[in-house]
Amino acid sequence: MLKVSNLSVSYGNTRIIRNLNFSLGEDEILMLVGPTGCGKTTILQALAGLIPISEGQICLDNWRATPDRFVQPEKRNVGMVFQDFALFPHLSTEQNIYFRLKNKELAERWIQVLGLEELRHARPATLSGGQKQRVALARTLAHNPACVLLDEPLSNLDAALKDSLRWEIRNALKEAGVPAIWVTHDQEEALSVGDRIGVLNNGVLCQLDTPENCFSEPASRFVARFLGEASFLPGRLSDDQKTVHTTLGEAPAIPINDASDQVDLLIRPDDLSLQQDSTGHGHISWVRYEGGARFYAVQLDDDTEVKVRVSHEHRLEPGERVSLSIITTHPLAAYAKR
Ligand SMILES: Nc1ncnc2c1ncn2[C@@H]1O[C@H](COP(=O)(O)OP(=O)(O)OP(=O)(O)O)[C@@H](O)[C@H]1O
Repeated sequence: MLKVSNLSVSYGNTRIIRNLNFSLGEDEILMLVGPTGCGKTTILQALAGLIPISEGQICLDNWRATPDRFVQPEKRNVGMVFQDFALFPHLSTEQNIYFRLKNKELAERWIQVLGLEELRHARPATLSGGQKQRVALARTLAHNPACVLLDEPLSNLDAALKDSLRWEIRNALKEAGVPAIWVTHDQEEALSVGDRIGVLNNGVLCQLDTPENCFSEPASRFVARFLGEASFLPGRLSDDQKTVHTTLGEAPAIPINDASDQVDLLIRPDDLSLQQDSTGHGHISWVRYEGGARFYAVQLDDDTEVKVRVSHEHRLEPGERVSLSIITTHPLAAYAKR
């Protein structure tokens, strides 16, 4: 099991990671997300032993690293997968996977599982991006790592390939039965592939929870905005704290961090329905056509802006007046009004 306690990491006098705590189950996949520069790669590097830590400790199976007790990267049994694949260009698929490997049996298993048999003698230059990343993953897993760290493994691939490869990688990690930390900039990838999501901001873990909880009960407005489109609708929380009354109707609510009385309700674009209505709640500010859907920004008469996603068949123009209603039946997060 991987256990990180009170971990802090600094570059010179600048603290990059502050007081990080988490542990990962046997085959758990943690998706690490956060704005650029918030410290995601720094965490991976600290876990892999590529940079020293300034406080706290990291424990994995049979080693424990602290600021005073550095454990060399080669003693950690941590596998890394990078966005640029990091394959040796002069070696074939098989030679890349066999590199520095004592037991070739495990390599053969991953060559089969990841569908690399026919590419065994190909050089990286002749492989597609997706194939290269499968080779890199096979090479990592062939070493039987105790933990795998993936730093944006799909960011150099096109959208169609990303979608299938993310599932291949997830399945391979589950089959290997290792804990993994996967850094991504893709919200959809984080929500669909992870067992849990860690949302990092400025070196601090703001929320560590299941994808569902991070999305529907974000610990803060920052997390709400980071994991998808978020509008905040003013309302009043009932005395029993279970319902919020708004200009668009009432909705079941979950108060976040002791919110009470005057609140802002988190509205996702699919929580609302929209209809043309000359006496409605506001007007359309802009619209984006998305193929299967249309995405509208609606300016309410109290100046609040809410975003709504509806079927592409629902065609309205900027300036048209509309009414909105809350159609969700699940509770919506309510934050204390600022
Ligand atoms: N070797 C270094 N020396 C000094 N500062 C560094 C070094 N490497 C990274 N940093 C700083 O540490 C902070 C965190 O960087 P890091 O690469 O971990 O962020 P990240 O969340 O992975 O960003 P991105 O999403 O853009 O990849 C940044 O402010 C960066 O400038």
